[in-house]
Amino acid sequence: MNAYVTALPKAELHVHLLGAASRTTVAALAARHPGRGVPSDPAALARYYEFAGFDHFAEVYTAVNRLVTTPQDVVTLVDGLAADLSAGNVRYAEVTVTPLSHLKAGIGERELAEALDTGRQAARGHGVDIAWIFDISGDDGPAAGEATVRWILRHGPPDTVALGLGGPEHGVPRRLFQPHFATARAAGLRSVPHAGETTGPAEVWSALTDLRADRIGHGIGAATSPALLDRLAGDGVALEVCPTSNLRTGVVPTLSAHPLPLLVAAGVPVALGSDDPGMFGTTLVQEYLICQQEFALDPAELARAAVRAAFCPPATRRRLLVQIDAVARAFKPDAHPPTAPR
Ligand SMILES: O=c1[nH]cnc2c1ncn2[C@@H]1O[C@H](CO)[C@@H](O)[C@H]1O
Repeated sequence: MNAYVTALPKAELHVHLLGAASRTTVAALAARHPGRGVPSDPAALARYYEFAGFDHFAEVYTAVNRLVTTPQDVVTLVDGLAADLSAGNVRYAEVTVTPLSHLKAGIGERELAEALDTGRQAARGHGVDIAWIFDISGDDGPAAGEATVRWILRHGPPDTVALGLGGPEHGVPRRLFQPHFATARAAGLRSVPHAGETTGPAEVWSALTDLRADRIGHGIGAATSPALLDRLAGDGVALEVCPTSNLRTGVVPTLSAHPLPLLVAAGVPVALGSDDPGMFGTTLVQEYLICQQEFALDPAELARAAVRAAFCPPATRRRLLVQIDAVARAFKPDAHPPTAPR
């Protein structure tokens, strides 16, 4: 099954550039900035990445972000992510970057855009097409929304596809960012806020109605509302679901309690994502394997669903779907023995 899942050409639609940094990369950055609280030893880093909950995760994320201080660091992150994606045969990725966090850490506005574009070209060398989602860190408030959109409009590299909204949801209602998403949409960008990761249906509704979401980051809080599930399924709004992330930040108690099978059964389009693979110790391949083992979800169907939800050019979508079909046929998964009952 591992060989089959790896061989499937995949689209990754929910991955944060910083959270994807490998432990080796983060350990090297930490060694360059001693005294910032991030361990420079990979084993200690693994312990540092044990999260007590979402807020603790956000604190660690911010501390690691402060280590990224030069344009070259940004290029290193993109190149490293592309190498990791390529190893799992991810051929198209929409990568989330939080521009204001990098500007705060001392990188210039134009330098950031140039570094991302340099990294994107290096990714082509790994056979990975990257598109960008720039997100607002919600806890920085509406001023951050305005500054993020301003940076995108002035400096956003080509292949910017969407505006995102990340960070904590409690105390940060999605509707606060209505004007910023409206401006981004008017400029031709899609809307992909996080909502319903740590909260329930209300924020997912708000993402749909106030922010006109085209897809939703996580969105698992929708699972308790049949009316909302109907709406998502009816309008074809995909949820970017990241099971290991949800487990590691404690928003689900166990994988078997994850609402993913319920979402799929309700007809909601789902794109599997790895979220912060370096921090959560996962990969997109691993997420596919978990879904196959825990929920008996067909890997080829999952791969197709992510490609359908991607903001890629139609030719890329067609090519990936044809390649997925070819791999699914070659591996004849039906010939595999059925998964043992648990
Ligand atoms: O799973 C996640 N949920 C919400 N935010 C996240 C996640 N992973 C990374 N970030 C990042 O955390 C930053 C500050 O809190 C945000 O900018 C967001 O990009």
